[in-house]
Amino acid sequence: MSSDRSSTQGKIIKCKAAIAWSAKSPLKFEEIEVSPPEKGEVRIKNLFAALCHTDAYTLDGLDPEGVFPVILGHEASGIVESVGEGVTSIQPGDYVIPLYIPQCYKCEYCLNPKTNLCQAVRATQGQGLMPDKTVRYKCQGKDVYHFMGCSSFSEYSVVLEISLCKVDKDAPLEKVCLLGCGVSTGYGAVINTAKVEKGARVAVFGLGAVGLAVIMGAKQVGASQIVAIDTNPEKFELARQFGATDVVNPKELKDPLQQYLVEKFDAGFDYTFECVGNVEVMRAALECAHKGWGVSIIVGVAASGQEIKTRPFQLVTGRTWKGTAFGGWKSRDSVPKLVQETKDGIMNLDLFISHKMLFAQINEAFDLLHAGKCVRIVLDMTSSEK
Ligand SMILES: NC(=O)C1=CN([C@@H]2O[C@H](COP(=O)(O)OP(=O)(O)OC[C@H]3O[C@@H](n4cnc5c(N)ncnc54)[C@H](O)[C@@H]3O)[C@@H](O)[C@H]2O)C=CC1
Ligand SMILES: N[C@@H](CCC(=O)N[C@@H](CSC=O)C(=O)NCC(=O)O)C(=O)O
Ligand SMILES: [Zn+2]
Ligand SMILES: [Zn+2]
Repeated sequence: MSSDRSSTQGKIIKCKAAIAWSAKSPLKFEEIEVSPPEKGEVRIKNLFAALCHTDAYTLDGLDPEGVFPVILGHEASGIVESVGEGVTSIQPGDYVIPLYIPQCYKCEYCLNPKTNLCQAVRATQGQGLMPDKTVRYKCQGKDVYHFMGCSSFSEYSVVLEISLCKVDKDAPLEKVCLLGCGVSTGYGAVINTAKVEKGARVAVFGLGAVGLAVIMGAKQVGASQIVAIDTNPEKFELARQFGATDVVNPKELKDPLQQYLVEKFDAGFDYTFECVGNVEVMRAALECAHKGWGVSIIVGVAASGQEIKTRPFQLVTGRTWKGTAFGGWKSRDSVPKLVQETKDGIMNLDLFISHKMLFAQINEAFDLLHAGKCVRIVLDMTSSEK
């Protein structure tokens, strides 16, 4: 790393990135130019990156904030190549995980223990820009937008210091990349957002990495029943391995899903989690929460224009509707602790990794995700060097 560092610091790096030129078209593997990091910024070499459903959702043109051309990806691990002016907490050679929700420790949100939604750079990040309203990527002479402050589907990316978590040198980078989004989100939804207690009865809708991480968390805190719901029965075996006690395929039911669940499972659940991104499923999840005290957490991200609805009576009669982003974790404080839980064997990230592929295979990886044939696919981002 040292020769790499001295030869590239302060210079433009030319490297490979997967560019989404427009919505709904395959990514193109292109040579891009990555500018050196400016004040408060860090340039990282991405080593591993996984696909999250939110990348597919954005590529499919479903995100109201989606801008193109863009470099997607936000679940990664890497090594710091160089740092910009004023960066003090991170240095070249450090191992890092990019964080799509930063933690600046200064904004009103960071100072409030009730939220993890640091707003320091939210406006420009949502526009695909750095805080100075410019970008650090160029391809064929054109500006390319950042994504969720991470843009991990590139050999190198520029990320803010406040959007990076430094991890121990002995951390398994090929696994802990998953802590950048899906696993942390589902796990945190249980621990931080719902605060599920021992003995609680739980329903989980959607058995991708996010839903499976909800099951993992629910099992860990001692939930007495965990009902796993998915329209793809191929997901059930893994859900059981994580701790699901029952599985339900809505496609096999005659009655509406919520009616079936309330009748079959003792008038409904203490906690329900929507991990699909479908507003009809969100309604079902709310309506099968137990009368009087049931809490339903929206984790899934619904498409532009979609809205949730239910009869207000559902809330009048004691159900609570909540949501979570990144599982409520204050990112830079929490991700190192989740890395430690991985090293201590409390969390088994291997179970979430269904495929290991090369960066160049990224379009095949998106095809598998769209076909529901994977949980998490981890890309080796250095594969084009080999
Ligand atoms: N709030 C947050 O901070 C985060 C939200 N997300 C969102 O969470 C959701 C899940 O993400 P992943 O696990 O990566 O997705 P995934 O695509 O791996 O899994 C989704 C699962 O939902 C199932 N499904 C689809 N339609 C269904 C239906 N009608 N009923 C029941 N199951 C159904 C699929 O078969 C699949 O198993 C996505 O909407 C994603 O955008 C992801 C990460 C963080
Ligand atoms: N940009 C979208 C919504 C996208 C969204 O909700 N993102 C989640 C994380 S999904 C990760 O895989 C999130 O944390 N949202 C909080 C935020 O501040 O973006 C839209 O405009 O609807
Ligand atoms: Zn994600
Ligand atoms: Zn902040």
